Amino acid sequence: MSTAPRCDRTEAWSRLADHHAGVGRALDLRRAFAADAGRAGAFSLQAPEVFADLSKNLWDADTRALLLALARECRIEQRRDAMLAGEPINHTEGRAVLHTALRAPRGVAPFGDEVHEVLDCMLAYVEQVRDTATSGIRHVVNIGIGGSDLGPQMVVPALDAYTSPALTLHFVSNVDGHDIAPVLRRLDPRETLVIVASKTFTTQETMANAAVARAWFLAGYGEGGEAAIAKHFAATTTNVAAAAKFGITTTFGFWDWVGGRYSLWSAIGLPIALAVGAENFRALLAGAHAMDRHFAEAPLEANLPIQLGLLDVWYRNFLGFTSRSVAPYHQGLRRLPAYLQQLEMESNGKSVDLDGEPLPFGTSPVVWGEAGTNGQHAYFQMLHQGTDVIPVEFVAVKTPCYRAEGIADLPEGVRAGLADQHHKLLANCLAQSQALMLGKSTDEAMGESAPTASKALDAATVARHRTFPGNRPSTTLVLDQLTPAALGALIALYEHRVFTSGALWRINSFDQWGVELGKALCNQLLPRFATGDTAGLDGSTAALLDRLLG
Ligand SMILES: O=P(O)(O)OC[C@H]1O[C@H](O)[C@H](O)[C@@H](O)[C@@H]1O
Repeated sequence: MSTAPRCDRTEAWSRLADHHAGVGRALDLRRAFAADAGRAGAFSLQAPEVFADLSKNLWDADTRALLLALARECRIEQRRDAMLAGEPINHTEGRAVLHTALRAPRGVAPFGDEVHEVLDCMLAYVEQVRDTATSGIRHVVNIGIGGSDLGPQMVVPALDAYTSPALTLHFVSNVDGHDIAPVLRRLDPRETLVIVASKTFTTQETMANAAVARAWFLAGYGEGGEAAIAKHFAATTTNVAAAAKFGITTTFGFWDWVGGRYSLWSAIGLPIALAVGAENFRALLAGAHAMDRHFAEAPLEANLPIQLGLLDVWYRNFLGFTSRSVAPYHQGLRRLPAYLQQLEMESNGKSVDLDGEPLPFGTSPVVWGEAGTNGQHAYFQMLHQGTDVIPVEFVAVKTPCYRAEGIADLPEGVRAGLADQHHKLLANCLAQSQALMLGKSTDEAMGESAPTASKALDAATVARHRTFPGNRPSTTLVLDQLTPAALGALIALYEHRVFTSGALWRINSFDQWGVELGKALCNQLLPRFATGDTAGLDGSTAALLDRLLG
């Protein structure tokens, strides 16, 4: 276990506290930009595939220097290197954390051969299935939850431009039958491949859905159904024996050193590879690997994941911000916030350090969001005028990319309309970060006409309602195009950023004991749904059980 100090036990932490008490908490972005024409450049970083404008954040050169000193005192580089070398840094489960090995070129990473054997085998299978004229498969249903669902469910729509029109992907995760029933209802078992994705192959939701899918398949397929399971079901799991017991013979394995929320690069990525093909899946891995190299090799001053992680610590522990909103201005990234919720909140939602000592400071922020511009018409009101300051992370993509067969045939007028929409999208993205920062003073509001305001109110009152405090921080990440490589790099950037804040907090970012208690209590409650027995339950649970069964 690492002997690196916890962030709050360092000299840099005390210096950051002093800095915060002085200029650090009083930084005004409008004045900072006015005073320094080079601020945008000085606080921008280029990492592989991802450019980051960090200049609209509430920090200055001193803040950044102190945060870098904090990272060094917490031995961030040694801790990163320990992870990359395969040391068992997930000490509560005695496991290495090696998702980076899944995207390293052959021969480079620990376990490289084994990884590439499975990858080659999986991608050969992918190409067979994608030859739909021969395979007869038109639909793929991925059954999985958490890390066995969120990655593929986020990546497949993001890479829509690269997907095959011949295969339609469906995702089923919830134990609620309202998830799987509407999916299966529309499908023909003879044209369907069901993937049962589960690291453990014991997860209640996934096993229940897999059983329903199997029953649906056998009922719909008719004669020869049992034998056809070999062709129409595949499993992705570390528990190959359990998959075999379920009756699945086509299995792609992975290893206990791949955390569920870090697993889309492993066999769990099978639905992604089926959607976009082997070459694009390899490009996704290569993009992530390029970000891994950046994380491993760039000096801290130029290291984007490390700087984002440091900003997260600054915001959470010094400025007291409890949440961060993610606004991807690309509809294909609409599931990114949900994906990041598991990545960050399951990793860093911890309240004891590596030694099991309670932490005296906050850890994971709430991560939430929605694709722009949709979020603007819902919760952005609160971001602009609410009482809490919530840093926003914008993701913008310079060049749009639509699935070729749909767009090339469209009339010129429609294509021109789409190009115009893209500028509108990007203008909205920039305008929101401007508005958060610039705000609008009451005097400015007084000077403007407000034709829709009630005539019953005096001008000063109306102006106070139309005042924006401004000085609200944001980061803007820019990709040139949402290619498989760019998306791989973006996801890896987030993984390493979460590692960085977790390492400074000296927590184990790679276990998730917090999900266990609810699972255990569910298993205790389940039999009571058959018997109606409420004996020994707390009053609320007993009354609710009665109501649900009555
Ligand atoms: O892949 P599985 O073993 O089915 O696990 C699915 C998910 O369930 C668990 O409860 C964990 O909280 C997640 O980290 C995991 O991704």
